[in-house]
Amino acid sequence: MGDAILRAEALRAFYALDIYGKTKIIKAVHDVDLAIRENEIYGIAGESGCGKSTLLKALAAAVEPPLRIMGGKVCYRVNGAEIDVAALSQEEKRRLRMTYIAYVPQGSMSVLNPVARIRDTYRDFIESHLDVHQKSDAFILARDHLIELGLPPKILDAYPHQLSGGMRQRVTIALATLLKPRIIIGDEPTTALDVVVQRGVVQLLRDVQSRLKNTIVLVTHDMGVHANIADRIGIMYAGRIVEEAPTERMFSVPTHPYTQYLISSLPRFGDKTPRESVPGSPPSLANPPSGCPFHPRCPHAMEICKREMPGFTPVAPDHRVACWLVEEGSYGKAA
Ligand SMILES: Nc1ncnc2c1ncn2[C@@H]1O[C@H](COP(=O)(O)OP(=O)(O)OP(=O)(O)O)[C@@H](O)[C@H]1O
Repeated sequence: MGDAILRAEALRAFYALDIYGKTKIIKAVHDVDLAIRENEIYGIAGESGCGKSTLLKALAAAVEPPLRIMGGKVCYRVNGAEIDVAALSQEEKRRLRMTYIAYVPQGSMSVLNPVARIRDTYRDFIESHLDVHQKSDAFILARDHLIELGLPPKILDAYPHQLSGGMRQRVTIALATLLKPRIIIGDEPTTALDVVVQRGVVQLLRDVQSRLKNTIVLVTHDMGVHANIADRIGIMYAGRIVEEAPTERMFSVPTHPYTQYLISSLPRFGDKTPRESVPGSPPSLANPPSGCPFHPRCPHAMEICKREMPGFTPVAPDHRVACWLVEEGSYGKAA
């Protein structure tokens, strides 16, 4: 594990919507501090609508209206120097995309043109990013990359509809990693795939990471996928990271009451007792609760939780939690 290659500092990314002349602000990412390291797989987890995809867009410098960066910054470490993404021109961002940072958004399988063979999609991609205009050169590059990732090169001759959902997703990941980016940002790459197929996609991501020795930031609401792949996990609630820890520790000592619900709601082999899910419903990010946004659903909420957002408290090496129970020394009593 090395230095931070991707950093967010007090990052705020809000949607500004114009509804009948009135501006509605959705606080999708709120005061997020992250330091993602070289050569790690960092998982971001949390329930639907908590801001995971928005955080990825901000980290990938793929912010478009109505989304706006309202505060803080995102920095990349490129060739040993840290650069502030906000200082980059559109052209500089375009150049970094795919060669330095690859963003695989949700539903990215749709990048595969349904009426073109996979080889043509690969060729278009290669031609628009590299100085390779010989059809055969592009083909060799694509074929070698697929072989390197253990995928059958004959899929280059297929149309997307001839491939299974899992293979389409793998082809998409292979395409995004063709130029060997230092950072891959993936949004729910295993969602909508059945469990067996998911395993293949997770394995491919692992292989990519160990071959390229790069960094993967992965969003999925599936804690099982995080358990299988992530080195560290950040738990997101209502636009904020509320807990961060190495994966094993997150599963063995979940400390934020929200994380405890997330972990205890997972099925356990041989245990048929009903699993406890998070009570209540997620807050509206247009009008988030005061103080700690989890307080209305938290069985341990205290007065201070309603008034003030807690800062992060380190509870072990690499493990930090934003919860008043921990801050006030009641750590462990929430379990
Ligand atoms: N283009 C958009 N315009 C307006 N609001 C949006 C837009 N995209 C997302 N939002 C809102 O921002 C908040 C965070 O959404 P986001 O998609 O980042 O969450 P998520 O955790 O990725 O959810 P999911 O797992 O369902 O994809 C939600 O309240 C959502 O309704």
